[in-house]
Amino acid sequence: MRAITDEDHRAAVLHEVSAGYRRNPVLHRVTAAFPIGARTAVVGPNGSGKSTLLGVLAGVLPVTSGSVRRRGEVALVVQRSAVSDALPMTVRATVEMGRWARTGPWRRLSRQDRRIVADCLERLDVAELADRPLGALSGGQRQRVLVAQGLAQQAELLLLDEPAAGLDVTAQRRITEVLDEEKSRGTTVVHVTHDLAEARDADHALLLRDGHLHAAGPPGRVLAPESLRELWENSLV
Ligand SMILES: Nc1ncnc2c1ncn2[C@@H]1O[C@H](COP(=O)(O)OP(=O)(O)OP(=O)(O)O)[C@@H](O)[C@H]1O
Repeated sequence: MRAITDEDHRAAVLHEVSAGYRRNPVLHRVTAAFPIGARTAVVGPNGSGKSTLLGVLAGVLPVTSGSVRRRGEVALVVQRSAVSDALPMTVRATVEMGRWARTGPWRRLSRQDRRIVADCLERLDVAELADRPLGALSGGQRQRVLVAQGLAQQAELLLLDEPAAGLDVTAQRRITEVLDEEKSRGTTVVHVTHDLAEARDADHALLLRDGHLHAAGPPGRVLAPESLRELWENSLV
């Protein structure tokens, strides 16, 4: 029998990671672990490096030093502002793209792929919009389509950059429910959020400040009022 080690409880680990953009170092020696089958909220002021951390975790942004270890497939749901309005695709086609990693080079969808896509459209309450062009949707509707595309990938590690930003209260609640449903299926969920109530409801929290990891652990402790007051004293939220 294989010994159970601490590593078995982690879906991903960043070790002393520094990363950024040309002439713009953002993350500084960040060490963090992401518990498997749990929801981790990444919180911090604007510009503190949350999206950069997600990019590193997804493997789309290289590190300048340190290491990233991940197990399994990863799906990244970017902010809707990162997606062009001009994409000539329907909502259904956008979510179908989420299956491409599984369908092979010809991208022919099986009946099961179609069922998964239909299920993801339903879960995000965008099934009725399926034949509309993505560019013709409201910002909040488009945001939900991007989350549906992320779910359709059925990855072990689901990363989302402010998935509930700009959504109405009902849609926000739905996103949180969907993330917890994914978690109960064993998916490791990591999401960036500015909503402290949503973050406090997570299993684990990371607090970033100026590209450094300010705190990590149970949300009740990491997001305690005194910790936040100290962090936001000199920052704009
Ligand atoms: N593509 C890029 N090229 C150069 N600099 C970038 C790029 N993307 C982000 N930055 C810079 O990196 C820093 C961290 O940005 P990042 O988007 O990771 O922060 P964030 O915590 O997600 O912010 P927000 O809460 O505003 O979304 C910022 O100073 C930003 O200007």
